[in-house]
Amino acid sequence: MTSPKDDLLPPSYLGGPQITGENCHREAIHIPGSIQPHGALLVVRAENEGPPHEVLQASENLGEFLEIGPAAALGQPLEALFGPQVSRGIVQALPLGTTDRLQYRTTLQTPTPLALTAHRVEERLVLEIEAIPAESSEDNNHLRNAVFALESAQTLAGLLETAAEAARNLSGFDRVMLYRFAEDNSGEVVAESCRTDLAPFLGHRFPESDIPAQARALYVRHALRLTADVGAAPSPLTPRLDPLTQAPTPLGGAVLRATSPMHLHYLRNMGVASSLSVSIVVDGRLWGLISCHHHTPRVTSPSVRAALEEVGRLLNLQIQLKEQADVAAF
Ligand SMILES: C=CC1=C(C)/C(=C/C2=[NH+]C(=C\c3[nH]c(/C=C4\NC(=O)[C@@H](C)\C4=C/C)c(C)c3CCC(=O)O)/C(CCC(=O)O)=C2C)NC1=O
Repeated sequence: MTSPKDDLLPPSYLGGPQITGENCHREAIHIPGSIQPHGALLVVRAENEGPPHEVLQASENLGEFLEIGPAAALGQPLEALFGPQVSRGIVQALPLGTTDRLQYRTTLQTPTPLALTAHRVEERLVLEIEAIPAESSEDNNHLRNAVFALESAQTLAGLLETAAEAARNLSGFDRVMLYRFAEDNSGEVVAESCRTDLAPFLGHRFPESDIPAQARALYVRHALRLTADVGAAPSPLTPRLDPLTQAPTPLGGAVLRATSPMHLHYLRNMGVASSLSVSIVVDGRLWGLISCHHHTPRVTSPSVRAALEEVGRLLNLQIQLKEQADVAAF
Protein backbone atom coordinates (compact mmCIF):
# COMPACT_ATOMS: atom_id res chain seq x y z
CA MET A 1 0.00 0.00 0.00
CA THR A 2 1.42 3.43 -0.89
CA SER A 3 -0.17 5.05 2.12
CA PRO A 4 1.24 3.01 5.06
CA LYS A 5 -1.46 1.01 6.82
CA ASP A 6 -1.03 3.14 9.98
CA ASP A 7 -2.24 6.11 7.87
CA LEU A 8 -5.57 4.40 7.32
CA LEU A 9 -8.55 4.99 9.60
CA PRO A 10 -10.18 2.04 11.41
CA PRO A 11 -13.44 0.95 9.77
CA SER A 12 -16.73 2.06 11.33
CA TYR A 13 -17.36 -1.42 12.82
CA LEU A 14 -14.15 -0.92 14.80
CA GLY A 15 -15.20 2.50 16.00
CA GLY A 16 -13.60 4.44 13.15
CA PRO A 17 -14.93 7.86 12.12
CA GLN A 18 -17.42 8.44 9.33
CA ILE A 19 -15.64 8.66 5.98
CA THR A 20 -16.07 12.07 4.33
CA GLY A 21 -14.69 13.90 1.31
CA GLU A 22 -11.87 15.14 3.53
CA ASN A 23 -10.65 11.81 4.96
CA CYS A 24 -11.61 9.34 2.23
CA HIS A 25 -7.98 8.96 1.17
CA ARG A 26 -7.57 7.22 4.56
CA GLU A 27 -10.48 4.80 4.21
CA ALA A 28 -9.36 1.21 4.82
CA ILE A 29 -11.15 -0.14 1.74
CA HIS A 30 -9.46 -3.56 2.02
CA ILE A 31 -11.21 -4.44 5.31
CA PRO A 32 -14.89 -3.55 4.83
CA GLY A 33 -15.94 -6.59 6.92
CA SER A 34 -18.69 -7.28 4.39
CA ILE A 35 -19.19 -8.41 0.81
CA GLN A 36 -21.43 -7.66 -2.13
CA PRO A 37 -24.48 -9.95 -1.90
CA HIS A 38 -24.32 -11.50 -5.39
CA GLY A 39 -22.03 -14.17 -3.93
CA ALA A 40 -21.02 -15.66 -0.57
CA LEU A 41 -17.64 -15.77 1.18
CA LEU A 42 -15.94 -18.03 3.71
CA VAL A 43 -12.69 -17.52 5.62
CA VAL A 44 -11.00 -20.82 6.44
CA ARG A 45 -8.11 -21.58 8.79
CA ALA A 46 -5.31 -22.93 6.59
CA GLU A 47 -2.32 -24.50 8.24
CA ASN A 48 -0.61 -27.32 6.44
CA GLU A 49 -0.23 -29.22 9.67
CA GLY A 50 -2.37 -29.38 12.78
CA PRO A 51 -6.12 -28.83 12.93
CA PRO A 52 -8.32 -29.35 9.85
CA HIS A 53 -9.10 -26.42 7.62
CA GLU A 54 -12.05 -25.15 9.62
CA VAL A 55 -14.43 -22.30 8.73
CA LEU A 56 -13.69 -19.22 10.88
CA GLN A 57 -15.95 -16.62 9.24
CA ALA A 58 -18.86 -16.72 6.80
CA SER A 59 -20.93 -14.08 5.03
CA GLU A 60 -24.44 -13.85 6.48
CA ASN A 61 -25.98 -14.70 3.08
CA LEU A 62 -24.20 -18.10 2.85
CA GLY A 63 -27.51 -20.01 3.06
CA GLU A 64 -28.61 -18.44 -0.25
CA PHE A 65 -25.83 -20.33 -2.04
CA LEU A 66 -25.08 -23.47 0.01
CA GLU A 67 -27.48 -25.74 1.88
CA ILE A 68 -25.94 -24.56 5.14
CA GLY A 69 -26.22 -21.21 6.88
CA PRO A 70 -23.33 -19.26 8.42
CA ALA A 71 -23.92 -20.39 12.05
CA ALA A 72 -23.89 -24.08 11.07
CA ALA A 73 -20.85 -23.59 8.81
CA LEU A 74 -18.63 -22.02 11.50
CA GLY A 75 -16.16 -24.55 12.90
CA GLN A 76 -16.89 -27.08 10.15
CA PRO A 77 -13.87 -28.50 8.29
CA LEU A 78 -13.57 -27.51 4.62
CA GLU A 79 -14.15 -31.15 3.66
CA ALA A 80 -17.55 -31.21 5.36
CA LEU A 81 -18.75 -28.37 3.12
CA PHE A 82 -17.11 -29.22 -0.21
CA GLY A 83 -15.99 -32.86 0.01
CA PRO A 84 -12.43 -34.26 -0.04
CA GLN A 85 -11.65 -33.71 -3.72
CA VAL A 86 -12.52 -30.01 -3.90
CA SER A 87 -10.90 -29.36 -0.49
CA ARG A 88 -7.69 -31.13 -1.50
CA GLY A 89 -7.58 -29.19 -4.76
CA ILE A 90 -7.83 -25.86 -2.94
CA VAL A 91 -5.25 -26.69 -0.25
CA GLN A 92 -2.76 -28.11 -2.78
CA ALA A 93 -3.14 -25.14 -5.14
CA LEU A 94 -2.64 -22.59 -2.37
CA PRO A 95 0.11 -23.81 -0.01
CA LEU A 96 1.43 -21.68 2.88
CA GLY A 97 3.29 -18.68 1.49
CA THR A 98 1.19 -18.33 -1.68
CA THR A 99 0.69 -14.68 -2.60
CA ASP A 100 -2.83 -13.26 -2.19
CA ARG A 101 -2.70 -12.38 -5.90
CA LEU A 102 -2.93 -16.02 -6.98
CA GLN A 103 -6.48 -17.30 -7.41
CA TYR A 104 -7.63 -20.91 -7.74
CA ARG A 105 -11.03 -21.50 -9.34
CA THR A 106 -13.15 -24.64 -9.54
CA THR A 107 -16.80 -25.51 -10.16
CA LEU A 108 -18.98 -26.98 -7.41
CA GLN A 109 -21.25 -29.70 -8.79
CA THR A 110 -24.13 -28.50 -6.62
CA PRO A 111 -27.71 -28.79 -7.96
CA THR A 112 -27.09 -25.45 -9.73
CA PRO A 113 -23.36 -25.32 -10.54
CA LEU A 114 -21.47 -22.71 -8.54
CA ALA A 115 -18.07 -21.13 -9.17
CA LEU A 116 -15.69 -21.31 -6.24
CA THR A 117 -12.71 -18.95 -6.32
CA ALA A 118 -10.09 -19.26 -3.58
CA HIS A 119 -7.04 -17.26 -2.62
CA ARG A 120 -4.74 -17.28 0.37
CA VAL A 121 -4.16 -14.40 2.79
CA GLU A 122 -1.38 -15.31 5.24
CA GLU A 123 -2.70 -18.34 7.19
CA ARG A 124 -6.23 -18.07 5.85
CA LEU A 125 -8.02 -19.23 2.74
CA VAL A 126 -10.70 -16.90 1.39
CA LEU A 127 -13.35 -18.79 -0.59
CA GLU A 128 -15.86 -16.96 -2.79
CA ILE A 129 -18.94 -18.68 -4.15
CA GLU A 130 -20.96 -17.33 -7.09
CA ALA A 131 -23.70 -18.56 -9.39
CA ILE A 132 -22.50 -19.33 -12.91
CA PRO A 133 -24.71 -17.57 -15.49
CA ALA A 134 -25.29 -19.23 -18.85
CA GLU A 135 -22.28 -18.53 -21.05
CA SER A 136 -22.80 -16.85 -24.39
CA SER A 137 -21.14 -18.86 -27.13
CA GLU A 138 -19.67 -15.57 -28.33
CA ASP A 139 -17.48 -15.08 -25.21
CA ASN A 140 -14.57 -17.15 -26.50
CA ASN A 141 -14.80 -15.54 -29.92
CA HIS A 142 -14.75 -12.06 -28.38
CA LEU A 143 -11.59 -12.88 -26.42
CA ARG A 144 -9.88 -14.45 -29.44
CA ASN A 145 -10.78 -11.46 -31.60
CA ALA A 146 -9.56 -9.10 -28.87
CA VAL A 147 -6.18 -10.80 -28.64
CA PHE A 148 -5.59 -10.59 -32.39
CA ALA A 149 -6.80 -6.98 -32.58
CA LEU A 150 -4.61 -5.85 -29.66
CA GLU A 151 -1.54 -7.59 -31.05
CA SER A 152 -1.99 -5.96 -34.45
CA ALA A 153 -2.56 -2.38 -33.21
CA GLN A 154 0.12 -0.16 -34.79
CA THR A 155 0.08 2.86 -32.46
CA LEU A 156 -0.53 3.47 -28.75
CA ALA A 157 -3.71 5.44 -29.56
CA GLY A 158 -4.92 2.61 -31.82
CA LEU A 159 -4.11 0.05 -29.13
CA LEU A 160 -6.15 1.91 -26.50
CA GLU A 161 -9.14 2.38 -28.81
CA THR A 162 -9.00 -1.32 -29.73
CA ALA A 163 -8.85 -2.26 -26.05
CA ALA A 164 -11.92 -0.14 -25.22
CA GLU A 165 -13.86 -1.76 -28.07
CA ALA A 166 -12.69 -5.27 -27.13
CA ALA A 167 -13.52 -4.84 -23.44
CA ARG A 168 -16.99 -3.54 -24.38
CA ASN A 169 -17.62 -6.51 -26.69
CA LEU A 170 -16.48 -8.89 -23.95
CA SER A 171 -18.27 -7.25 -21.03
CA GLY A 172 -21.43 -5.84 -22.65
CA PHE A 173 -21.15 -2.72 -20.46
CA ASP A 174 -22.80 0.49 -21.66
CA ARG A 175 -19.53 2.40 -21.52
CA VAL A 176 -15.88 1.33 -21.45
CA MET A 177 -13.10 3.85 -21.00
CA LEU A 178 -9.33 3.70 -20.99
CA TYR A 179 -8.36 5.90 -18.07
CA ARG A 180 -4.70 7.01 -18.01
CA PHE A 181 -2.95 8.40 -14.91
CA ALA A 182 -0.72 11.48 -15.22
CA GLU A 183 2.47 11.95 -13.18
CA ASP A 184 0.41 13.71 -10.45
CA ASN A 185 -2.06 10.76 -10.40
CA SER A 186 -4.84 12.84 -11.87
CA GLY A 187 -6.37 11.06 -14.84
CA GLU A 188 -7.76 11.42 -18.34
CA VAL A 189 -10.11 9.35 -20.46
CA VAL A 190 -7.85 8.60 -23.45
CA ALA A 191 -10.06 6.10 -25.30
CA GLU A 192 -13.73 5.11 -25.07
CA SER A 193 -16.37 2.83 -26.50
CA CYS A 194 -19.89 3.68 -25.38
CA ARG A 195 -23.55 3.43 -26.30
CA THR A 196 -24.32 6.00 -28.99
CA ASP A 197 -27.02 7.66 -26.87
CA LEU A 198 -24.54 8.44 -24.04
CA ALA A 199 -22.51 11.66 -23.83
CA PRO A 200 -18.85 10.72 -24.33
CA PHE A 201 -16.28 11.19 -21.53
CA LEU A 202 -13.37 11.07 -23.99
CA GLY A 203 -10.82 13.75 -23.15
CA HIS A 204 -12.32 14.48 -19.71
CA ARG A 205 -9.76 14.89 -16.93
CA PHE A 206 -10.29 13.95 -13.28
CA PRO A 207 -8.46 14.93 -10.07
CA GLU A 208 -6.14 12.60 -8.13
CA SER A 209 -8.73 12.44 -5.33
CA ASP A 210 -11.18 10.54 -7.52
CA ILE A 211 -9.06 7.40 -7.14
CA PRO A 212 -7.16 7.91 -3.88
CA ALA A 213 -3.73 6.50 -3.04
CA GLN A 214 -4.87 3.48 -1.03
CA ALA A 215 -7.18 2.44 -3.89
CA ARG A 216 -4.40 2.86 -6.47
CA ALA A 217 -2.06 0.79 -4.30
CA LEU A 218 -4.67 -1.98 -4.01
CA TYR A 219 -5.20 -1.91 -7.77
CA VAL A 220 -1.51 -2.52 -8.48
CA ARG A 221 -1.79 -5.76 -6.48
CA HIS A 222 -5.18 -6.94 -7.71
CA ALA A 223 -6.13 -6.78 -11.38
CA LEU A 224 -9.91 -6.44 -11.23
CA ARG A 225 -12.62 -4.99 -8.96
CA LEU A 226 -16.30 -4.61 -9.56
CA THR A 227 -19.47 -3.19 -8.08
CA ALA A 228 -22.36 -5.32 -9.35
CA ASP A 229 -25.15 -3.12 -7.94
CA VAL A 230 -24.59 0.25 -6.25
CA GLY A 231 -27.96 -0.18 -4.50
CA ALA A 232 -27.36 -3.65 -3.03
CA ALA A 233 -27.00 -3.93 0.77
CA PRO A 234 -23.66 -5.59 1.66
CA SER A 235 -23.69 -8.91 3.50
CA PRO A 236 -21.55 -8.70 6.68
CA LEU A 237 -19.07 -11.40 7.69
CA THR A 238 -20.01 -13.26 10.87
CA PRO A 239 -18.17 -13.04 13.15
CA ARG A 240 -17.01 -9.68 11.86
CA LEU A 241 -13.42 -10.31 13.03
CA ASP A 242 -11.24 -13.39 12.60
CA PRO A 243 -11.89 -15.19 15.95
CA LEU A 244 -8.24 -16.31 16.26
CA THR A 245 -6.64 -12.93 15.58
CA GLN A 246 -9.51 -10.61 16.58
CA ALA A 247 -8.56 -8.62 13.47
CA PRO A 248 -10.47 -7.98 10.23
CA THR A 249 -9.68 -10.36 7.37
CA PRO A 250 -8.08 -8.52 4.43
CA LEU A 251 -10.44 -8.74 1.44
CA GLY A 252 -8.33 -6.84 -1.11
CA GLY A 253 -8.02 -9.99 -3.24
CA ALA A 254 -11.73 -10.85 -3.03
CA VAL A 255 -13.89 -9.91 -6.01
CA LEU A 256 -16.90 -9.84 -3.69
CA ARG A 257 -15.28 -7.23 -1.40
CA ALA A 258 -17.86 -4.56 -0.53
CA THR A 259 -17.10 -1.32 -2.40
CA SER A 260 -16.22 1.86 -0.51
CA PRO A 261 -19.46 3.72 0.35
CA MET A 262 -17.74 6.89 -0.80
CA HIS A 263 -17.20 5.39 -4.23
CA LEU A 264 -20.78 4.07 -4.34
CA HIS A 265 -21.92 7.67 -3.76
CA TYR A 266 -19.67 8.80 -6.64
CA LEU A 267 -21.10 6.14 -8.96
CA ARG A 268 -24.71 6.96 -8.03
CA ASN A 269 -24.01 10.65 -8.77
CA MET A 270 -22.81 9.59 -12.23
CA GLY A 271 -26.02 7.58 -12.74
CA VAL A 272 -23.92 4.40 -12.83
CA ALA A 273 -25.49 1.22 -11.36
CA SER A 274 -22.59 -1.18 -11.96
CA SER A 275 -18.87 -0.51 -12.35
CA LEU A 276 -15.89 -2.73 -13.13
CA SER A 277 -12.28 -1.82 -13.66
CA VAL A 278 -9.19 -3.71 -14.74
CA SER A 279 -5.76 -2.43 -13.74
CA ILE A 280 -3.16 -1.58 -16.36
CA VAL A 281 0.22 -1.98 -14.69
CA VAL A 282 3.42 -1.09 -16.57
CA ASP A 283 6.83 -1.49 -14.90
CA GLY A 284 5.10 -2.06 -11.56
CA ARG A 285 3.21 1.27 -11.73
CA LEU A 286 -0.54 1.75 -12.17
CA TRP A 287 -0.48 3.17 -15.71
CA GLY A 288 -4.28 3.34 -15.96
CA LEU A 289 -7.55 1.43 -15.79
CA ILE A 290 -10.02 -0.11 -18.16
CA SER A 291 -13.08 1.49 -16.50
CA CYS A 292 -16.51 0.02 -17.34
CA HIS A 293 -19.94 1.48 -16.46
CA HIS A 294 -23.40 0.05 -16.77
CA HIS A 295 -26.57 1.98 -16.06
CA THR A 296 -28.40 -1.00 -14.61
CA PRO A 297 -27.10 -3.56 -12.07
CA ARG A 298 -24.88 -6.14 -13.75
CA VAL A 299 -23.20 -9.29 -12.39
CA THR A 300 -20.12 -10.06 -14.49
CA SER A 301 -19.46 -13.82 -14.63
CA PRO A 302 -16.11 -15.35 -13.58
CA SER A 303 -15.33 -16.32 -17.19
CA VAL A 304 -15.98 -12.81 -18.56
CA ARG A 305 -13.87 -11.37 -15.71
CA ALA A 306 -11.07 -13.82 -16.61
CA ALA A 307 -11.26 -12.67 -20.25
CA LEU A 308 -11.12 -9.00 -19.20
CA GLU A 309 -8.10 -9.75 -17.02
CA GLU A 310 -6.44 -11.36 -20.05
CA VAL A 311 -7.10 -8.19 -22.07
CA GLY A 312 -5.55 -6.19 -19.23
CA ARG A 313 -2.46 -8.41 -19.16
CA LEU A 314 -2.03 -8.15 -22.90
CA LEU A 315 -2.48 -4.39 -22.71
CA ASN A 316 0.23 -4.17 -20.02
CA LEU A 317 2.69 -5.85 -22.38
CA GLN A 318 1.66 -3.97 -25.53
CA ILE A 319 1.82 -0.56 -23.82
CA GLN A 320 5.27 -1.38 -22.47
CA LEU A 321 6.43 -2.37 -25.98
CA LYS A 322 4.93 0.74 -27.61
CA GLU A 323 6.38 3.07 -24.98
CA GLN A 324 9.81 1.42 -25.41
CA ALA A 325 9.49 1.78 -29.21
CA ASP A 326 8.56 5.46 -28.82
CA VAL A 327 11.64 6.02 -26.64
CA ALA A 328 13.87 4.13 -29.08
CA ALA A 329 12.49 6.24 -31.97
CA PHE A 330 13.89 9.44 -30.42
C1 LIG B 1 -14.74 8.58 -16.13
C2 LIG B 1 -13.95 8.78 -15.08
C3 LIG B 1 -13.98 7.93 -13.92
C4 LIG B 1 -13.33 8.17 -12.75
C5 LIG B 1 -12.46 9.35 -12.43
C6 LIG B 1 -13.61 7.10 -11.86
C7 LIG B 1 -13.13 7.00 -10.55
C8 LIG B 1 -12.92 5.76 -9.87
N1 LIG B 1 -12.85 5.76 -8.53
C9 LIG B 1 -12.57 4.47 -8.15
C10 LIG B 1 -12.41 3.99 -6.83
C11 LIG B 1 -12.49 4.75 -5.64
N2 LIG B 1 -12.73 6.11 -5.46
C12 LIG B 1 -12.72 6.32 -4.12
C13 LIG B 1 -12.88 7.57 -3.41
C14 LIG B 1 -13.33 8.77 -3.93
N3 LIG B 1 -13.73 9.04 -5.21
C15 LIG B 1 -14.07 10.36 -5.32
O1 LIG B 1 -14.48 10.91 -6.35
C16 LIG B 1 -13.86 11.07 -4.04
C17 LIG B 1 -15.16 11.66 -3.61
C18 LIG B 1 -13.38 9.99 -3.17
C19 LIG B 1 -13.02 10.12 -1.84
C20 LIG B 1 -13.05 11.43 -1.12
C21 LIG B 1 -12.46 5.11 -3.43
C22 LIG B 1 -12.38 4.98 -1.93
C23 LIG B 1 -12.33 4.13 -4.37
C24 LIG B 1 -12.05 2.66 -4.13
C25 LIG B 1 -13.35 1.89 -4.32
C26 LIG B 1 -13.13 0.41 -3.94
O2 LIG B 1 -12.35 -0.28 -4.69
O3 LIG B 1 -13.73 -0.02 -2.92
C27 LIG B 1 -12.45 3.64 -9.28
C28 LIG B 1 -12.12 2.15 -9.31
C29 LIG B 1 -13.34 1.34 -8.89
C30 LIG B 1 -14.30 1.16 -10.07
O4 LIG B 1 -13.86 0.60 -11.08
O5 LIG B 1 -15.46 1.60 -9.94
C31 LIG B 1 -12.66 4.45 -10.38
C32 LIG B 1 -12.58 4.00 -11.79
N4 LIG B 1 -14.44 6.22 -12.49
C33 LIG B 1 -14.67 6.70 -13.73
O6 LIG B 1 -15.37 6.13 -14.60
